Amino acid sequence: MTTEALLTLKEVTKKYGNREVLSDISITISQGDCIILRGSNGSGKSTMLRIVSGLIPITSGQRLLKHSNLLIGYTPDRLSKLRMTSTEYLTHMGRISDIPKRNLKDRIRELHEFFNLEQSDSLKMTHFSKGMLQKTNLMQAMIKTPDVLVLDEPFSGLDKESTGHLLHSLKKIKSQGTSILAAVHDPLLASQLESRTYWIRQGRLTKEDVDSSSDQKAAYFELEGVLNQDVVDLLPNLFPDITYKTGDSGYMLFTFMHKDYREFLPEFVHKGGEIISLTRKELR
Ligand SMILES: Nc1ncnc2c1ncn2[C@@H]1O[C@H](COP(=O)(O)OP(=O)(O)OP(=O)(O)O)[C@@H](O)[C@H]1O
Repeated sequence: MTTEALLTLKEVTKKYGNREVLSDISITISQGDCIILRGSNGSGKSTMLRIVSGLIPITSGQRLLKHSNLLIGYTPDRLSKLRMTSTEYLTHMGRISDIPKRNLKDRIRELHEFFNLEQSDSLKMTHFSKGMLQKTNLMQAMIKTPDVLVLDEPFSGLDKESTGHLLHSLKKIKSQGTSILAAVHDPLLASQLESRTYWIRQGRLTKEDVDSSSDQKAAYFELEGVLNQDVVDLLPNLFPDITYKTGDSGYMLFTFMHKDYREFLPEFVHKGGEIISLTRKELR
């Protein structure tokens, strides 16, 4: 292991019963890394994140830490809406982590400030929005400043504004030196975190080849148009990196990276799609 490597999985295999979900997984997370994990539903992303976090045992292979005190913060894909305020919840989590009472109060205030979340004495998590809940989810993972922050679909279900806030927070966390490992479905969000991407397919982990041209890496496209729903339903299989939703104008809005446009555009037209507008955008 190099000096800066924080955590390494070496030839890790995970079985649930007789079923092998992960095979021969090797990866190193180093200081300052931001690693995105992708893969279809049920491919094993959550399993790998839980293994990295030390929450479930591996079947074979090795999980090596730089030192035994390495702090790993884990955020599950969602947090339950509990009948308590975020402060009460974090106080509870902090006590479990043995943080002295005085320091804990300061840390909880600091975290609310960091995530720009009002520290209310009365608003219970049952009344939180998805964005507020996700911020609380992150706060619990950061109650002690982690060396590695592990995130399971942190943007899932968030609206555009909350996504922007969270992205900003994650960039800040990263700039402060915490390494990040996250399962992120949306390639556009992933690329904004200036990360490297790994895919899990058939239980195996592969690193995504990235075109080193920064011009291409920084570009993405938004296509407003009309496309038959039967074809839309096929898109995740044909173009797993393309996301779509109904845009403000009522048309479908497809977002795709530069690498997909040469194949996606002819396919879109060929399958009867009608383009209303096409805009090239820059990530930064
Ligand atoms: N505790 C468990 N016991 C048995 N099988 C499990 C367990 N946890 C997960 N699995 C199975 O392992 C496979 C991988 O699940 P995992 O949740 O890791 O996938 P994922 O990539 O995170 O999926 P998704 O994107 O849908 O959340 C799935 O087939 C799942 O049913």
